[in-house]
Amino acid sequence: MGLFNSLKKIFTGENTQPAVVVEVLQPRVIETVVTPEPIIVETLTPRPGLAVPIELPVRDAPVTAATDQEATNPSAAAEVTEVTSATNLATGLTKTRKTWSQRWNEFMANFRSVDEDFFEDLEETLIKADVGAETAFKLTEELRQEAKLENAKSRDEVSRLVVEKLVAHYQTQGIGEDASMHFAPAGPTVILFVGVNGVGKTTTIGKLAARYKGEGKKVLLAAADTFRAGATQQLQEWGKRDGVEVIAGAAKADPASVVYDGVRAAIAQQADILFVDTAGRLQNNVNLMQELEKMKRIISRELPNEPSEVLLVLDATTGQNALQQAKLFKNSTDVTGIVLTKLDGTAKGGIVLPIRNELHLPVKWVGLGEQVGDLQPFAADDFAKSLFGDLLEN
Ligand SMILES: Nc1nc2c(ncn2[C@@H]2O[C@H](COP(=O)(O)OP(=O)(O)OP(=O)(O)O)[C@@H](O)[C@H]2O)c(=O)[nH]1
Repeated sequence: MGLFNSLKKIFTGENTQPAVVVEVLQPRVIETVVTPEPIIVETLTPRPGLAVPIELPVRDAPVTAATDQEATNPSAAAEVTEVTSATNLATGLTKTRKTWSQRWNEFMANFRSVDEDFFEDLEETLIKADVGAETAFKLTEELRQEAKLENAKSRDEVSRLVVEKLVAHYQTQGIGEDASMHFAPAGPTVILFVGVNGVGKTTTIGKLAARYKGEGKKVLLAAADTFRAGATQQLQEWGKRDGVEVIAGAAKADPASVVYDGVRAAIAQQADILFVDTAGRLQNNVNLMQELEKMKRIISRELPNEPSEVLLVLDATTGQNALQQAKLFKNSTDVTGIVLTKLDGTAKGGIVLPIRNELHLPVKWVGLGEQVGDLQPFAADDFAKSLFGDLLEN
């Protein structure tokens, strides 16, 4: 609140905040006998738990930039809800696929014979392709046995064997894990998004809100990242674009209070889904992890019988680092699924395998770009085909 508004509220008696009287202490060296008047300072502490409507200027739209028309005409922005120009998996995975092919062709160009050197080099190539050390070791071991069994000796035979094995691993690992989203038959389902800074939590919420709204569900968003200046505004912009309401708190309000307001609003409005955007947090920050637990307690207290999800958002461009984050988050909170973002901007798409193979966490969604339609439900079979398409054709 600006100084002018603060003074105006004091003079017009609108101020509902309690006033604090601050006594100004005088240093001893001052010899004047004039006793200073006490200064009345308005307390600016926000009341936690109070959801306040926030009027936001439209600026710096994070993803599909709003046009001038949208900025002045909210209904024009709402029309953009329609999920258009979706990047498909094959296009989104272009970089990963090309890098895989290139590495594989380079590797096979040096092929001499199926011996121990070959398997050692293969293991190294797989590690470089982000399948994870544990998985690379396991795959190589299996291939050693299969090459023997099938008596594969020529370059083509071995290449086919390895590629088929890789495809099978990408297709089958994770079976038995539940990659679907769980919704309450009646009443709201709360979906909490967690992850480190900048991984794409807000963007994913914006994309999912549009998708589910398009399917006829009533969606609400809660801006529980009250920590980063601009985070609420970013979600508000998505809310405007998607035509869904955003429940927000005052700056620095307790995030749990925003979650509470969001859940109450979702119940009152008979919403189907409440997406909760949380502040970027490191899994080893004890305070922030406790804050997360508090949010979860509120959700299960207010909606004890409804399913809720905690989706961990990981940035695929960070490769092995993303895997590390997932391990640590999994140890400190109940993650129900993974959203792997920015697959379009990386050659590290192979990371899907160790996430499922070593962590046994289902990848539920993959982010393939910044546009509203650039999000796909993860399907192992399609993923494997998109990833190894070039190699399968050879
Ligand atoms: N290329 C690409 N960019 C993405 C994708 N998802 C998100 N981004 C971009 O990544 C940047 C960060 O996204 P945000 O949604 O703000 O990330 P966040 O996790 O909410 O960030 P914090 O609020 O700081 O924790 C933005 O520029 C997004 O447009 C994706 O799938 N592909």
